[in-house]
Amino acid sequence: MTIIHNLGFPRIGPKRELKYALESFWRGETDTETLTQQARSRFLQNLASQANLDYQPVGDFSLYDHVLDHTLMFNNVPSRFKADANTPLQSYFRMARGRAPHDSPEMQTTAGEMTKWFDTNYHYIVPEFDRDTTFSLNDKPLIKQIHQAREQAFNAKPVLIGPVTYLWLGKVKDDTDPLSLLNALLVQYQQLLENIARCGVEWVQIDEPVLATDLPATWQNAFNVAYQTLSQSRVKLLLTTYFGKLGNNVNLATQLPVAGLHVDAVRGRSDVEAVLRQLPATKVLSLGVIDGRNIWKTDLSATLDFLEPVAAQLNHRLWLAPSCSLLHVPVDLDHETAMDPELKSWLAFATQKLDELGVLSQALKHGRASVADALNKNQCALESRRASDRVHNRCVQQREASINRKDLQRQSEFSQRKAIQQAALKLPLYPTTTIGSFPQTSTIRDLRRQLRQSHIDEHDYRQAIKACIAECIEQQEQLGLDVLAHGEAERNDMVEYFGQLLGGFAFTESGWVQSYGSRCVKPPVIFGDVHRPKAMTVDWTCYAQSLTQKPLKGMLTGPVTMLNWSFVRDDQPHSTTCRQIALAIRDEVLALEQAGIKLIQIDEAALREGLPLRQDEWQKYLRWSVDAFRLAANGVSDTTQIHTHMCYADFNDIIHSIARLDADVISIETSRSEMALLDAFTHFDYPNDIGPGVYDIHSPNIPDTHSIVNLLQKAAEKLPQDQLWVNPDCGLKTRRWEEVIPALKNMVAAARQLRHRATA
Ligand SMILES: Nc1nc2c(c(=O)[nH]1)N[C@@H](CNc1ccc(C(=O)N[C@@H](CCC(=O)N[C@@H](CCC(=O)N[C@@H](CCC(=O)O)C(=O)O)C(=O)O)C(=O)O)cc1)CN2
Ligand code: MET
Ligand SMILES: [Zn+2]
Repeated sequence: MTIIHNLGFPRIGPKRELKYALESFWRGETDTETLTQQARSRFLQNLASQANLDYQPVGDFSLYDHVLDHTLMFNNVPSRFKADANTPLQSYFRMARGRAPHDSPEMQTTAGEMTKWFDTNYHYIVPEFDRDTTFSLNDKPLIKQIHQAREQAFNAKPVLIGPVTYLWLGKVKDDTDPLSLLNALLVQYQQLLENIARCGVEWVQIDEPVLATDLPATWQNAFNVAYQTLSQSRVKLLLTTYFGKLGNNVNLATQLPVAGLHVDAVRGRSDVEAVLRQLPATKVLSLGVIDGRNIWKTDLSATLDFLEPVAAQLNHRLWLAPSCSLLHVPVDLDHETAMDPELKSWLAFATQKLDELGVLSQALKHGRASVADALNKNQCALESRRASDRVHNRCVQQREASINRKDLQRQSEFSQRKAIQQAALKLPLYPTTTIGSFPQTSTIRDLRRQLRQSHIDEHDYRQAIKACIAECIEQQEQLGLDVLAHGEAERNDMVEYFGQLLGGFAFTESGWVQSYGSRCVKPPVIFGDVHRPKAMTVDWTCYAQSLTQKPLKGMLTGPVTMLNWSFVRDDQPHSTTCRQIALAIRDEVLALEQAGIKLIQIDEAALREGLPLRQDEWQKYLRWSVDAFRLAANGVSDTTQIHTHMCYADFNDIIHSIARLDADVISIETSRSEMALLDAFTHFDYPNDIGPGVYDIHSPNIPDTHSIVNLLQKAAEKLPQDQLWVNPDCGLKTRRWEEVIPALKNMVAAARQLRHRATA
């Protein structure tokens, strides 16, 4: 008997129900009661979608972020959030977003830092530790969910982030060693497990994805300490790892005193043999054989070829699951009514992946013949994908094969380019600019909805968007920004927009995946060789430039980001796909230059997060990804200024590669971390220009001039001022104009103060 289970389900809902519930609450339109009720209903429906499993995960659902939930569960609330009389929900949203509904404008707090969850496009709120950190237990919300699930006859398997991973993910605010907090934290986990046991629960999934990373010896040892302690608990622990192979942690992971181990058998397939060899005969092994990070159908027959001998060896000790939480894929393919049926037949979203698990377990229990139909259909779909001529494009393949080193090289080195560009652009010291997008107003989204529903035609749509662009230019002129952007009004998303215009990409109608909080993206699907049938941004950009004397940046998404934020084909190396995208972007860059655009920004927001979790794979990745950027960017002449932008990146590890991008200007996120991220650039003597973000755009708070001046002064202590640009952390699309105008006003005023001081 093979148990099937799931590690986590997309929480936002197939129609983003949770998003709408949250945003109404934040706007003050609904009360706590309503939000709580809406959340419960979503939670129970998510469980119902997993009814075919032997165990359903509980604790993966969250109003904002499951890491933040743990921070509250252990009462690890930073002191700046403790000042006011709070309801729990108010502190929760203050920690997440810097403010809660009905907070007065003076009640601004710096939200918790947000960063990427391993190598995914999901963001978590970073736990904070310092020498005053203490923990206590506040597990009522989780216990309540367990009861709710069990009352509805679900077989609840609570999901916890393990203590070692929780400490690893946090940020220490002073010189405290996070591992010095382990014992105190373990006391709370012990009590938590006891409280869970009292609910009648048998298994607890305890996630320790850091086991898929390079762990220093002290942290490996922390695992021994932690699980010796937790093994005294009455519940069975399923130690769960994902996002990669265990590698040198196989021994550690198999020997810890727990009842079961889950491994990622997609990315970590090569480990499974060693795991099988080393796993004590008492333990359950859960194999994550369905890819939780991509949307292709599983090859069920090949998976059974792999599983049948394992099942013979392990019998009832074999469990099956997706490789990781399904948080990272859309909910249900059945909502795709407009998608080409052939392409659709190749795909599986969360719901379909759980069905695949059902087929596998059935085949292991009762033989392949018992699911012959399903296996047959699966083989036909895979065969149609392999043979499809929409996947392969000879021209693209030939062009990709003939790329040479010179294509990656700018004409002159940076110092020469800088002089040439400065002579042409005549920008002041501390030039001000933005990262590109301006508020995506309901007017803009309404226009796209009307176009989609054929209430307006393409021509009317374009006219209306042009009016938005004109307004955006007018605003920037009034604010006195030095380098303008067209504002990206015509884009639903920086990746999806290009995905819709490029060949080899498909897009979905409702394939939403949570990015952070209530914000979602619809990652496009790269299924075939990538090409660019026609110019994608030239008309919009030239129109915007025609409205102003100020220089305007063309705005493109880079090849690595297009790749990392899409669902990618698994039938050729990522590097090949990335080069194909780079060639398409290169053509767009050259078309913009040809059309007279003097500055072109190529965003590579996802370059850092795509870094493999294992250091021995970094160099290879960095080589092809940086080369792809260079291929996209470096066909231009010296006079064209190439900008790039990255958010949430720790640059220390990869500063050499950032330099190798050789972008004339890079803008980065730094405001929540108080410019600490600049240290990498200082230590390395990074030569090119840098715009450290001075306005945290993920918070509705408006930074005042004084605080921006402070940040800029800090930056100027770390870097020569003639290298510095002044800009927000990231694009402004999620903000409202009422927030953006005063914030940018303050930003421009701050830049002017520094300029004034520099010349005084
Ligand atoms: N792909 C990607 N990854 C990224 C980022 C990014 O920008 N893109 N940025 C970082 C994360 N930041 C993010 C910031 C904002 C949003 C965001 O605003 N998402 C929007 C959706 C954007 C979108 O597709 N908008 C559509 C509208 C989709 C929509 O809501 N349609 C409604 C109707 C329109 C309406 O009235 O709102 C519907 O279909 O029901 C459009 O503009 O056309 C949202 O959650 O609401 C997402 C991620 C890192 N990862
Ligand atoms: N140009 C993009 C914007 O301003 C870059 C965003 S990076 C997530 O929205
Ligand atoms: Zn950004």
